[in-house]
Amino acid sequence: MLEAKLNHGRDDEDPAGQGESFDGGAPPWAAPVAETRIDATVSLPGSKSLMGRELILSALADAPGTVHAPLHSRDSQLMIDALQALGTGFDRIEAEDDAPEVLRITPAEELIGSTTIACGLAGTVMRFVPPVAALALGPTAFDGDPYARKRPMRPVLDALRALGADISDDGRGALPFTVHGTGSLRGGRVELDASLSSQFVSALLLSAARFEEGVHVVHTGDRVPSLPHIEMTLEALRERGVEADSPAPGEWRVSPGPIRARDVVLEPDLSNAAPFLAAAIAAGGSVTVPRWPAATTQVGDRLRELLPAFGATVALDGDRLTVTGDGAVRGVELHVPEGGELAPTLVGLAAIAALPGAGGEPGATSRITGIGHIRHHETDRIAALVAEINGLGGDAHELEDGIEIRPAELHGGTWRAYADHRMATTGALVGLRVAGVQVDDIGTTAKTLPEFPELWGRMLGVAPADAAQGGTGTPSSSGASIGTSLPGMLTLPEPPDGTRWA
Ligand SMILES: O=C(O)C1=C[C@@H](OP(=O)(O)O)[C@@H](O)[C@H](O)C1
Ligand SMILES: C=C(OP(=O)(O)O)C(=O)O
Repeated sequence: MLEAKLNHGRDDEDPAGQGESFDGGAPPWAAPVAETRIDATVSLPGSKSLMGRELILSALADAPGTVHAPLHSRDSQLMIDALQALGTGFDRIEAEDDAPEVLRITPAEELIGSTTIACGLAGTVMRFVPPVAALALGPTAFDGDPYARKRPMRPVLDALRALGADISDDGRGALPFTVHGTGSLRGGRVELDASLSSQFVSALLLSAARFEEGVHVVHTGDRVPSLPHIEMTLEALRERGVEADSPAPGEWRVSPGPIRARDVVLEPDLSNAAPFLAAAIAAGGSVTVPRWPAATTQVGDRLRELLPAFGATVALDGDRLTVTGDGAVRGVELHVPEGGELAPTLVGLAAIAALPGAGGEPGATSRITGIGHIRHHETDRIAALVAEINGLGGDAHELEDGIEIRPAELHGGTWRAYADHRMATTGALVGLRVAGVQVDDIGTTAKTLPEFPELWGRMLGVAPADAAQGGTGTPSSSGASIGTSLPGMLTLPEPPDGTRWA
């Protein structure tokens, strides 16, 4: 039932030795309440999705390349470890003066398997790396966190087999499995159903320039979620001189050919900007995110159209995006199949809009739909969001492809993160307006943003030491400027258990 569907993140079994709980037994994190308006600038580290793509493409490129201001997070480290295990070289070039850190990636002369890859809970690692392993010589065994074994893989595995790969698994269409690489892959036309995840498509496209015949992917299902992420993949390929396009809706093609080496400056993670920008709406006040790209394939850019629905004002001034709220939070009707990654934040805002008085009496009803696929993310996010909102006294309901939140007062209590970074940040968001919210595992934000507790605390004017432990609920100042002046160069906290930074 509900409990069985969710990721409790603390299974005794730990096949990949990664561990899922990041709190190391730490006490729950007391989410700070916003008692004054927020006025903060928050500098965010690099995009998880862009980092993953650039690492894969750099590993498959025709010469060494670099990533400037690389992301330091669990998912990016798992990707580096995976590609390193297959023979890719990684060197960190120490930053001089104010220059951002640089990661140099040297492609292997020949990719070699005969290794084991730990995917953690990273969808991008478990989906994007198997095609690379098919190009390596020798067997590569994949496994991940206990809950990772429940995330769907079958469409990728079956498609790779149809393209010529030899893969052994236990028949469940999930981790663990072994890719028996031969050093090359035929490629060609393949049908797959990507209705559970766009990552199935991106996985094939990313390596396809190195397949003998490239790839032509034809989607057979009725919908594809997270389309901007597929566009991100095509664009990343084109930036490296690869012919990549979508000849018809639900079809994507990559021609065989060299993948050019590049020097890439990583954009900040706009999906991770979501809870911070939403905080300005929840608490009232303004939050500015610098280095907002003028043009991007990141779905987080859609926040500029989505957040005004809650009553916010959004202004892009040069490369600074500012969201301003007046403390009133309106209910919404949003259909966001492209933005599953943003959905937990949107649902958190909707839970605040439902509070009597938040946008007016008696609180507003909201429906957020088109997000059925987020049941297959780090946990069943629909079930988890409903369970945690209702656990605080809310009136949230699962829809087949979304969530409805009806008016209800919320009280304090434990907000479970289910080893899901976006569940943890949504708990923090709700806690801005609901006293006594305790997030059980804030450390799980290390998946993509280990600095989250520190940045959140500083946004609220809570001293960093308090922020790491949870706030006191008493913001001490406004006008905070958060992050260093160097994008992606924040001081990292101690790595959580089972994680190491390169
Ligand atoms: O390609 C990517 O980098 C991603 C694609 C999306 O996956 P789904 O299509 O499974 O939603 C997104 O939610 C995930 O966080 C990252
Ligand atoms: C769905 C997500 O992650 P993953 O890449 O593990 O699928 C996410 O970051 O919201």
